[in-house]
Amino acid sequence: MEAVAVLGAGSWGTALSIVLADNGYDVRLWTHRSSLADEINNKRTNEKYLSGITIPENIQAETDLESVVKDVRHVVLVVPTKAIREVCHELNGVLDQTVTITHAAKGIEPETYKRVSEMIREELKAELYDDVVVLSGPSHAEEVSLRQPTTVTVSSEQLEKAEAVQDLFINRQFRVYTSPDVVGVELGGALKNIIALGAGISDGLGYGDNAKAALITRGLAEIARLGTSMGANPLTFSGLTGIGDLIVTCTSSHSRNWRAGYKLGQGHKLEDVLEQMGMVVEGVRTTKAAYQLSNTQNVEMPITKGIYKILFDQEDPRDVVDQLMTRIRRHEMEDLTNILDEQRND
Ligand SMILES: NC(=O)C1=CN([C@@H]2O[C@H](COP(=O)(O)OP(=O)(O)OC[C@H]3O[C@@H](n4cnc5c(N)ncnc54)[C@H](OP(=O)(O)O)[C@@H]3O)[C@@H](O)[C@H]2O)C=CC1
Ligand SMILES: O=C(CO)COP(=O)(O)O
Repeated sequence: MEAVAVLGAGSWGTALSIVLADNGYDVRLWTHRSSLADEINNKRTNEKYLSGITIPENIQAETDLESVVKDVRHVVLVVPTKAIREVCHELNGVLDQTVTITHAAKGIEPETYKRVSEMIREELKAELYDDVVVLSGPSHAEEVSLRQPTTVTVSSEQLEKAEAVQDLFINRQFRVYTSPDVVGVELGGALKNIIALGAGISDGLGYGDNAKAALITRGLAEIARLGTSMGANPLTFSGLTGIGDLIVTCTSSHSRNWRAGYKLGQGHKLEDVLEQMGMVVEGVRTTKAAYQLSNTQNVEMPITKGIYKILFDQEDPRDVVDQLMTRIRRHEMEDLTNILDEQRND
């Protein structure tokens, strides 16, 4: 059977490898840790990142990137956003054929404000890839690896490349849709992590379902405002990669972003929370990026600004909630309709 390379053996890389293995592919799962490769190959487990799951025999973990990507048509990149550029650099040195890159990371880079596909296109030599596809949607690794029903969306510039990746992953438990809106799909996936931190903080403070619903809905409003101002289709934010992912991340204790927020709401320090987590909490860096971006794009993002102040200015979460609740009175949809009107008039 065809080999597929999956780079990154954390929670999501391992879960996506299981989907591919279930679909009959020979999965070469790259990790930079030889101890983890040994555990996966010998014990068929990945206890740190996906506890309690048996890893199928047609997943082979390896530490040698060159042999992992040799002769494959598809490379699936599932390292955290922070590691994307570094892994692309390494790929430049070992790939010698053209591949389709699929990435499943959810973040925006602070300072450059780049989405993950933009970072990949900047770093990888142009002759080494024919397209960059993003895979995103409401999909906790813990549930995917138990083969529980899950839906995601893949998006790329060329529809046929998204469809090829749809073919690769789709099965009875893992339903894959396509979308042409790369910007909207990537921004929805990245920005929901900020709101998930907020939902966790709200729960940690002891607030209830009304506050959670408010965060999800007003969070979506500011995600849609920023996304639309950057060229996304506003309808994308009412799909799987927008509201879908926002719901799953804000309401599930599987979410590392929600869990980190919960601890912050209970009064723990950010550095302690991140150290204890031992897994990536993408929303922290993305909050910084989105806060900076909202200033340069001149888009109001009050919740993101509030989370930024809690994370980086040590502001008390209760004071931030108070500031949000006592902002100047607004019309619910005015900002988004203004952006759409401006775009129509351009
Ligand atoms: N977990 C989930 O349910 C989902 C996650 N995602 C997204 O997928 C991406 C990856 O997340 P996830 O798998 O959960 O993260 P984890 O924290 O579970 O795992 C990250 C993995 O990447 C490895 N890694 C980190 N830096 C490098 C590097 N420079 N070179 C090679 N390997 C590296 C880590 O290795 P080490 O052990 O050495 O740290 C670890 O194996 C994130 O952007 C996340 O938002 C998307 C959907 C669902
Ligand atoms: O993106 C996810 C689910 O769709 C996973 O979210 P966390 O990174 O918060 O665990």
